[in-house]
Amino acid sequence: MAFKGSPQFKHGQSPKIGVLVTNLGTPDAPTPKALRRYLKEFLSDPRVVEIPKPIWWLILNGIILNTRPKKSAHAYQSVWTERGSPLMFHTQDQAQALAARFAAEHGDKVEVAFAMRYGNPGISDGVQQLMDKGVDRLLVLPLYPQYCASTSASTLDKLSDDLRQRRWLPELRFISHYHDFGPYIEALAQSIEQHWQSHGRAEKLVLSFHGIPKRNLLLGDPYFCECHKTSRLLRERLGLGEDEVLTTFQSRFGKAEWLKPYTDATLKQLAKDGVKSVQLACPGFSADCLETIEEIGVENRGYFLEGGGERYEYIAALNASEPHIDALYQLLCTNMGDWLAKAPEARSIGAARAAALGA
Ligand SMILES: C=CC1=C(C)c2cc3[nH]c(cc4nc(cc5[nH]c(cc1n2)c(C)c5CCC(=O)O)C(CCC(=O)O)=C4C)c(C)c3C=C
Ligand SMILES: [Fe+2]
Ligand SMILES: [Fe+2]
Repeated sequence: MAFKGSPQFKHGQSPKIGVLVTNLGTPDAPTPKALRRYLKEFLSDPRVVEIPKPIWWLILNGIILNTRPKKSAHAYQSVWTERGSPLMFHTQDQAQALAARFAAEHGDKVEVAFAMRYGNPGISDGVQQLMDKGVDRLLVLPLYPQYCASTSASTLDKLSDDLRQRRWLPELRFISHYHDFGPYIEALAQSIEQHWQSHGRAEKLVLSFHGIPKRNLLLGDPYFCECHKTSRLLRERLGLGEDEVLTTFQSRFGKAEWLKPYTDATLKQLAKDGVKSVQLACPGFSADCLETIEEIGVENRGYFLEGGGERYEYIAALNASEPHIDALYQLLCTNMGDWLAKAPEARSIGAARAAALGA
């Protein structure tokens, strides 16, 4: 097999750091055809659906890919914008803002690119873009604050698929999670406080995270615990009592039991219990997307208001807000560590020898 080379490499070039910011990915268009392609890639990933391959192949190709693309296309149409899918343009904006921050503080030492685990631009496109700019140190930041095998590990799988085809590998660092990183908690807290300043408080703050099958937790995935730690740190920072904050799980897929309590069932129950006002935030989503805008912003609002609730507010994801970019910048710098430090001055052998001889 022929490995991909780095023909643009020039001897003597100074070390360059590449930052690859990634997210899940989104369909190219809100159409059944584009959804079919996207869902096929996404749901064929063994990190996402852990059912024996032949059985899952039959269910996926026989049922899901014949029904879900049409239904999901309809949902995506309701959130699609002039700039395309929200997940895409928020990720673009985040990468652009980070690039501007690194350029301002470190000149041309750091290059930033973004990529998606599924769909376009793919992880390989992002890596290639950085390698073409002479990057020899690569720091990968999947924008999932809480580690989960089906998201974080899957990103590393895809990155490895690319790297195993290359001749000259960059030095590599990978940020597996940042669920308890101070500046991230601070950015979340500030976005909630900002919301309170203009809308006042509600009886309950519901922190809704994307769910995963309960079986994954029992098999040792730390995701559930990391979601709860984020919630606790955020609640403490906001000075709220345990009874004022609920941690729930949304976006159930399939028939198996997922992490509980479910967001939709919780909101129905709160309304039934006479709670009149709730505020929702989704700390596990670094960018607004179908799952926040439609599922939390529209679908769950309906459950709460139809059940007798009166005030329902969704607090937007951190997206490319200044505190979020600052948090991500600090996270990246912390993980670059010695890469960012100034390398010792290179001296010619002659000068070094003269110095050693005391000349
Ligand atoms: C934030 C972390 C996420 C985890 C954990 C996660 C697990 C997970 N997801 C599915 C199935 C689907 N997820 C879908 C959309 C979607 N999921 C995440 C994030 C996580 N998923 C995001 C950001 C999005 C939105 C993407 C966008 O384009 O806006 C979808 C597609 C939409 C639909 O058809 O409903 C599916 C399917 C599983 C099975 C899973 C864990 C095992
Ligand atoms: Fe998902
Ligand atoms: Fe959903």
